[in-house]
Amino acid sequence: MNWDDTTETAPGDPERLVGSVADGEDQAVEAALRPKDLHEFVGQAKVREQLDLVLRAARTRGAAADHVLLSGAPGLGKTTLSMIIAAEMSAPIRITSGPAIQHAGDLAAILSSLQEGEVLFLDEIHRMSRPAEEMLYMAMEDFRVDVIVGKGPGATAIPLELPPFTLVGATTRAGLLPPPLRDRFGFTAHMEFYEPAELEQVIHRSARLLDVETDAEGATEIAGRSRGTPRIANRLLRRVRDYAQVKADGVITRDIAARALAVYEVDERGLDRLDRGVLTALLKLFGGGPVGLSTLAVAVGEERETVEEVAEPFLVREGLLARTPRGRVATPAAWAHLGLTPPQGQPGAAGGTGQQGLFGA
Ligand SMILES: Nc1ncnc2c1ncn2[C@@H]1O[C@H](COP(=O)(O)OP(=O)(O)OP(=O)(O)O)[C@@H](O)[C@H]1O
Repeated sequence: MNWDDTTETAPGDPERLVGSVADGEDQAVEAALRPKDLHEFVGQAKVREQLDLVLRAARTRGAAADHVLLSGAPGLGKTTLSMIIAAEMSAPIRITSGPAIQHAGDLAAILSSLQEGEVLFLDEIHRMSRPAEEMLYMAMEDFRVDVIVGKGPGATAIPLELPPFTLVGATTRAGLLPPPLRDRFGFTAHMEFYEPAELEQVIHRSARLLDVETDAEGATEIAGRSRGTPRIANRLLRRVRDYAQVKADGVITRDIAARALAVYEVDERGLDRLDRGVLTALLKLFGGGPVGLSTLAVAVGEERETVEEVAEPFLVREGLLARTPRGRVATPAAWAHLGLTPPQGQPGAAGGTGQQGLFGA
């Protein structure tokens, strides 16, 4: 299976400290760290402004808010935002996910038990089954579903009226949604990766809630290694807190954060052991490439899929590695990041232009 460069995670990701999918520990603590309203929600200024308007207008009309589609990588706050939508509308929320709805009947059961104005959060909406998806079209547009009773020629459709509700769909891959489904959302928001300054705010807020003292530089250090993702920022904060409590006086400073994350092999740019292994092999064994994915994977001692799906998306996003028709190629930034000198003829080498054309230099 192919994974999009920036918006999907792969199997194995949750086991990494810098993986963006929630692990068991995340799930246990995330509830306590979730912002409860739009003011507390850090960053995503445009999304917040637009959503604020959508919700205020709905409140003024005394109606359920329009259906909302949230797209973006895991850990950027889609679930959090859906809970905020429900809170701002003073409505209950029901949470489910595309893979949990395999049959149209599963969806009918959920829809028919919704209360008026309730928010239905459907995570991974792109993974819903086809029949359920088709049932959802009518439910979203007309607040009605046809429940099919019986089989074959004797089957009959019984129309079922639904109370007005707000569907909040979340997807890491908006491009995979069929247009008829996409078009039924009144408001679509794309969640971007967070700027380091925004992640610092997330870290300060979480540190307050976890009752751990963090100075400004300590938060900056953690933010820079968090790969633009609040979930990772919160996870790194917890590991740094452990270190600060065991090895120091409990206060998180720049030095403590750097030492703690060195223990966990997360470098100053957020690369972990796997990412650095791939880059190191590419630079040291293959002179920066181009090299085929399979060869690179064998050199690193990992499965091809692990390199392609787990390590490469972030390296590409960071501008450290390029996927070209001739194979994987390191960028000048990769040489600089690992403190290595590119051989003559490589991009970034002193005096040589080499393959700079690959990077549009
Ligand atoms: N803008 C934000 N401000 C503060 N904290 C945030 C923000 N966005 C996310 N978080 C925190 O990051 C964690 C992960 O957020 P959330 O579960 O909402 O992500 P998600 O996009 O739904 O991930 P997934 O796609 O894996 O379900 C939560 O603990 C939440 O508190």
